[in-house]
Amino acid sequence: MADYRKQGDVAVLHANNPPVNALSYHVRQGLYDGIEAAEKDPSVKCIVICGKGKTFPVGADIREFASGSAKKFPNLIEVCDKIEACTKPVVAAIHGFALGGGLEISLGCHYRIGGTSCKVGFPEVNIGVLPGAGGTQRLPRVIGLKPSLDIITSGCHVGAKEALKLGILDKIVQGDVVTEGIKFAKSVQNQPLHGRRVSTMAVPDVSQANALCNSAMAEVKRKSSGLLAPVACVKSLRVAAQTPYKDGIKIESALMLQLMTSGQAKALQYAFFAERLASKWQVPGGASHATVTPRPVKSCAVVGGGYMGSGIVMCILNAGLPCILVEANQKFLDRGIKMIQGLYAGSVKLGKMSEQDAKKTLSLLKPTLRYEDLKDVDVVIEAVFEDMKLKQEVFGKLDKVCKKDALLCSNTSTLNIDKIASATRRPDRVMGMHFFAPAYYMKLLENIRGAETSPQTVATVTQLSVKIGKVPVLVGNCHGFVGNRMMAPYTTEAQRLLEEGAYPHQVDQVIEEFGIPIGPLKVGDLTGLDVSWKITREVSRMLGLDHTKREDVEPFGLYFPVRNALYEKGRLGRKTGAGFYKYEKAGSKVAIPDPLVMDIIDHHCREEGIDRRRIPPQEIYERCLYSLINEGFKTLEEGIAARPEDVDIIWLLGYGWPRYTGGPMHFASQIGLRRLYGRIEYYHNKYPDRDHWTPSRLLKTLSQQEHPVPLAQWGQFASTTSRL
Ligand SMILES: C[C@H](O)[C@H](C)C(=O)SCCNC(=O)CCNC(=O)[C@H](O)C(C)(C)COP(=O)([O-])OP(=O)([O-])OC[C@H]1O[C@@H](n2cnc3c(N)ncnc32)[C@H](O)[C@@H]1OP(=O)([O-])[O-]
Repeated sequence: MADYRKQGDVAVLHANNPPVNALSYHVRQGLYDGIEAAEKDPSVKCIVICGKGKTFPVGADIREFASGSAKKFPNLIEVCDKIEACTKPVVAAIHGFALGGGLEISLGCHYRIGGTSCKVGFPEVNIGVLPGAGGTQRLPRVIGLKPSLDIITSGCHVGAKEALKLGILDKIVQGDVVTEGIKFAKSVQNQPLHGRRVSTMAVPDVSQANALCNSAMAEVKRKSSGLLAPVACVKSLRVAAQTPYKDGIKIESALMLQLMTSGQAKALQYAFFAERLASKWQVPGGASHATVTPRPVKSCAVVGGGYMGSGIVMCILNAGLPCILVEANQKFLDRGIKMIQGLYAGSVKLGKMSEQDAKKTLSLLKPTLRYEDLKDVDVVIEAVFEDMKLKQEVFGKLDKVCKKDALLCSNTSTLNIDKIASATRRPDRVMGMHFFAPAYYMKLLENIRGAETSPQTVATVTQLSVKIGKVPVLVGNCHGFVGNRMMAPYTTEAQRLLEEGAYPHQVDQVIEEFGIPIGPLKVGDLTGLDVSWKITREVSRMLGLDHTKREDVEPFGLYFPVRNALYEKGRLGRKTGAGFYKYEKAGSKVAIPDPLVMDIIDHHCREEGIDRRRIPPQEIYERCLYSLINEGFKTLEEGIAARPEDVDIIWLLGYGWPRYTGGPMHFASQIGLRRLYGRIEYYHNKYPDRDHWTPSRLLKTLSQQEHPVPLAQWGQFASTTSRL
C-alpha cells in the first residue's frame, strides 16, 4: 500500500507496509499508480517518496520470492523506471533504512535526501541474491564502480555521512524528513531533469573497470569461497561499466534469476526468517511470547569474572544496564576488571567507541566480593567453573541473599539445570543462559528452561537476551542442551576416525571444505584438551564410570583414547603449542600437522591391535555430519528443541555451520530425508555399539512419508513420534 496525498503542489507518496515497508506487490502497485497520478495532475509540480512508520522501504518482500509475486506487474524494475521517467522531479526522503529495493527506488528518483541517522545499502548478498531492480546498474553510475563493488559485495550498511560523501545522498537533513523532503522538492521543482536520470549517466571510473572488477572478483572468491551471489554481483557490475542501462538491466535480471533458483538463496532466506523466529518462544501448555508479559529488568549481576563472565558483563553494560561483578577473591576480581577495561580500551583504540562512551559504560560496573551487594538486583547470571557442586553452592548462596523475585541464571554449557535449581527454593525463577565464547561478540544465547521454570521467567530472560543484543533460542533441559549435545557425536566420530585410519588434518580438511571454518580437532586444540578431558571425566563420574576404560565409556561416546594420550603427554592444545597439531609457539593460531601425533596414533593402534585403513573423505563427511544431524532430530522428537529453525539458528550462530546451507536441519531436507535415513541406518548397523547411530524416530517417520514433508510441518510429526 502506498498512501498518496498532496501538500500544495507537492505529491507525497508514503510506502505503507508495517513494520519495515517491504515492497510487496501492493506497495509497488501503489507507488506506480501514485507516480502516474502525480504525472497527470497539472497542479502537481514535484513528488516526494518516503516511508510510513520507522523506516523507508527496506527492500523487496522476501516472503514473495517463494510465491512468485515479486515478478507480478509492476515489478520493482518497472516501478524504478516509472519513477525515473517521470517528467516532474521525484525526491526520495529517507529515514531509518533504505535497503535493497528501497535504495533502488531512491536511485530511480532524481534526488535523495536523508535524516542524520539513516542508513542505506544493498544487503542482497546476505540472502543469496543481488540488487535485481537496477541496483548494480544505477549505483555505479551515481558513485562509481569502486565503492559500488565494496557496498554491493559486502552487503554492509552505509551511514548518512558516508552516503553523502559518496554522492548517494544529495543532502542530510535534521528533523522530519518528509517536511524537509517537501521543502527540498520545491527547491528543485524548476530544475531541468536532464542529467538527473541515473540510468542515462556514465560510470565515472569506467576506465579502470577491468582492473577494479578483476581484483574484486579475486577478493570475493578468496573471502567468500563457494558463495554464488558475490560473484554474480561483480559480473553484473562489470556489465554496468560496459553496457547501456537498457541492455545491462537484462543481464542483471538473468543473473538474478540464476541466483533466485539456487539452493544457497533458499537456504539464506530460510536462515533470515529462522533468526527472526527464534525469540518467538512457546512452551508446552501453550504459554508463549505473545501471551506472557516479561518483568522489567533494571539491574543485573554476574558471578565469576573469568573469560566468559567478563564477556557477559560487557553485554549487559553495552545495553546500558548497571552490572555488579562478584568474585571469590580480590585477585580474580582484579583480573576480571582488567579484562573488561582492556577490551573497552581496545574498542576505543579501533575507533569503535569514543573514550567518553567507554568511560560512561564502565561507570555502570560495580565490582564486589560481597554476595550481600546483590540483594536488589533483578537478574543474576552465574559463570563459575563447570562443576556441579560449585554451581549448587553458588546458587544456594544467591537464593539466600537475592530478593524474592530475582531470577537466577546459569551460564553452564552442559550441566543439568534442574539439579542446579534444586539448590534453591525458587526453581521457577531459575534458567540456563548459555553464552558462546567470546560472549561480548557471539550473537547466540541458548536459553534453557528447567522443569519448573515459569513462563514469566522465560519471557523476562528472553526480553533481556534481546536487549543485550543476542538472538535467544529457548531449549529444554538435557545433557548438552541442543548445541553441545549435537556436538558430542560429531566430536566422537572425528576421534574414532583417528583410531580407524585417519589423521587430524584429514578429518579437519573435509569439514572445513564443507564450510565449517574450523575442523573438530582444531576446535579441540582451541578449547584445550585439558578442558574436554575434565568434562569427559566429570560426565563419566556422574555415570559412575571410569573414562579411561573403553568398555566403560565407549557405548556412551565418551572414549577418546587419542585425546587422552595427548593429554597425558601434556599436549593441551593451542595454549601449550601442541595438541592434535603443533603450533609455532604457545597460543599461535596456525595449526601444523605433527608427525609426532601420527606416531602416537599409530602406536596406540598397534597397542590396541587395531588395523588402520584408508578412510575416504565421503565417509569422514557422513560420519561427522550425519551423526550430528541425527542427534538434532532426536532433540526435536524429545521436545528439547521446539522447531527445526531453532536447531539451525543454534548451529549457524554458535558453531560456524555454513549459512548458505541453512543449518543442519535445512541441509538434511536438501540431502533428502530418505537418503539420509538410509546412510544413518547403514552406520547404525556398522557400529551397533554406538548409541548415537541409533536413527531418530522422527527422521525415520519423516523419511517414510510418501512426499517430502516441508520443514515447517516437522513439528506435527515430532509430537507424534515423541509419544512412541
Ligand atoms: C530486487 C531487490 O534488489 C532485492 C531482491 C531485495 O530488495 S531483497 C531484500 C533486501 N533487504 C533486506 O535484506 C533487508 C532485510 N531486513 C533487515 O535487514 C532488517 O529487517 C532491518 C531492516 C535492518 C530492520 O531490522 P530490525 O531488527 O529492526 O527488524 P527485524 O526483526 O529484522 O524485522 C522486522 C520484521 O520485518 C520482517 N522483514 C524485514 N525485512 C523484510 C523483507 N525484506 N521482506 C519481508 N519481511 C521483512 C522481519 O522478518 C520481521 O518480521 P517479524 O519477525 O516481526 O514477523
